[in-house]
Amino acid sequence: MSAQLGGQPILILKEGGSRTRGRDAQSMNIAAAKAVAGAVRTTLGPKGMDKMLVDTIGDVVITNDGVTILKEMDIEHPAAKMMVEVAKTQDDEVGDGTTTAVVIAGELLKKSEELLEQDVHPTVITLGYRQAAEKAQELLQTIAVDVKAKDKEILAKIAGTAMTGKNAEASKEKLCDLIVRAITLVADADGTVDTENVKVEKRVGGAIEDSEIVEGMIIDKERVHPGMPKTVKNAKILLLNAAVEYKKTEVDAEISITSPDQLQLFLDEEERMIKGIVEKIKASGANVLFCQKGIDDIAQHYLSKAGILAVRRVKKSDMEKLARATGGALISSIDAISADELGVAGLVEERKVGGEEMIFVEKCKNPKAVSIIIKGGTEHVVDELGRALEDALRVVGVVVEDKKIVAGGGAPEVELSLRLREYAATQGGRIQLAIEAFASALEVIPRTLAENAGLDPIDKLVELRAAHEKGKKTFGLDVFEGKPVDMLAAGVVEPLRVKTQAIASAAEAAVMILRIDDVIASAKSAGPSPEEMAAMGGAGGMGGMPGGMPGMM
Ligand SMILES: Nc1ncnc2c1ncn2[C@@H]1O[C@H](COP(=O)(O)OP(=O)(O)O)[C@@H](O)[C@H]1O
Ligand SMILES: [Mg+2]
Repeated sequence: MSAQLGGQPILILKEGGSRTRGRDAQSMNIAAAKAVAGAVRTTLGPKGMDKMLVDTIGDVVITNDGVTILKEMDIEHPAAKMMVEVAKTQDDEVGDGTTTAVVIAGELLKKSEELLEQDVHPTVITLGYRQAAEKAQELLQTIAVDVKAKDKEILAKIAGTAMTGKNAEASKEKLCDLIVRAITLVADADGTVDTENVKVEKRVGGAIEDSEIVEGMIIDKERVHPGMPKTVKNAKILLLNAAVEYKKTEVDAEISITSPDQLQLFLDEEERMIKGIVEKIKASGANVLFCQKGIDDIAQHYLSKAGILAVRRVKKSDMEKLARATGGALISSIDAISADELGVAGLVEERKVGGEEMIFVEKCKNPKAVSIIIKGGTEHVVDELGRALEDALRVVGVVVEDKKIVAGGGAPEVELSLRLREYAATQGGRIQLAIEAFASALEVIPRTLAENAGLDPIDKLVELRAAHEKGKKTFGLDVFEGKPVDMLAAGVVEPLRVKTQAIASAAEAAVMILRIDDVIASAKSAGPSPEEMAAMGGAGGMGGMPGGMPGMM
């Protein structure tokens, strides 16, 4: 790239760099983003297909989950990476709707291409898209249905919708019940839900039906000493974040021992001290000890003699959950051990699950952290089930927090599309075209649901539109019967937040990509990260064409 000054070219980029401008840059970015949307499109909905992803060392992931697919694909193109970010944001904020968000973003860009061809300036398009996105948020609030946080029936339906098409059909009812029980238990008094407090343990072996909830925690560890009890009823649990071992001197001191008597004295002192610690633990009334640090041999011996079930090197996150499950406090020094900081559980037991010893802390009173063990025939099944379960836990948590839902099956998208067209008509000029484009882009969801179910997308869209024009706001596509039905009545429901977030981030990504009219790539770099691109106000990137990315899956 060079400029001219008095016939003398001035080079401003290092040799080997490249630059693409104007329409070329736009088409390139749009093509890349569309390729990403195309890659996940066929997985949308209950009849969506799965992807088999094979990484460089041959590991296989089989999934239907948008964000997992995009994370596993090694995407290089900077505009394509921005689409991956859309999926990640959706996953972080709501935990579901990742495919929806990416597919909408792709369609917004596809529609913008048509406008660009008609010489509508990108600035007008982005302005129209922003305005439409804002209006869509407003409209969504009016479409939303209020529910009660304790309405278990609705919560189970939310979980069920999130799990359709994810290989969990056979045991869906059972799993939905586990999910709803887990979330209602861990919900805080102020109505917030942190799904981190539901620990999901996966085990290969058995059937999905054998999955269970433990009202308490499962810790993937075993007792430190075989002489300890395997079962403790009415457990009083000490959660200790300090090592149960002889305290080594802080300074680098050398202890010189000159006679066997002195050595014996030294060892006796060590033993006496550890015995003291164990006595202190016993005196507190604790009969179970979870230690975040180590427990040395001598301590193990004395703890076992005292009949205490002890586990060492428990993960910090598990310690925190144990505290929430048992109502105990995390104690950070031996001196601070006291009876009233102990947690309680009806039963603590070491049991074998799928050939591995695990510690079950169960029958907790009002546990604020719980565990779900999911089982399945093979690792792939268990992994995909785990992802479906995580999604479902998140959406149920979101509904407990927000208490607002919408119908599924494309119902809100059709309704929004209709209302946005009406809104566009009230806006004059070319911006109207952009708002209309936004409106029809949203219809990609019902269209894709139809397509993936082997139905005629145009016919189905026409039927859906007709229903909505008659005021049937909650009518979506029943992909099994192939006709519009009231999704609310059919129990296909999603959290409102899935839609507000999907539309907001899809619009944002589309606008960001549309604003780029200059892609300057330096010679070596693989292009800036999407974050850097955002910081730069949208410029930057590398010249790889979308054909080079795995968009043709
Ligand atoms: N039983 C059903 N009938 C029709 N549509 C459904 C049904 N269950 C889920 N859907 C729709 O499928 C879409 C979600 O598909 P999914 O593959 O889970 O993608 P995402 O990653 O966007 O959640 C939503 O539009 C949802 O309403
Ligand atoms: Mg989903």
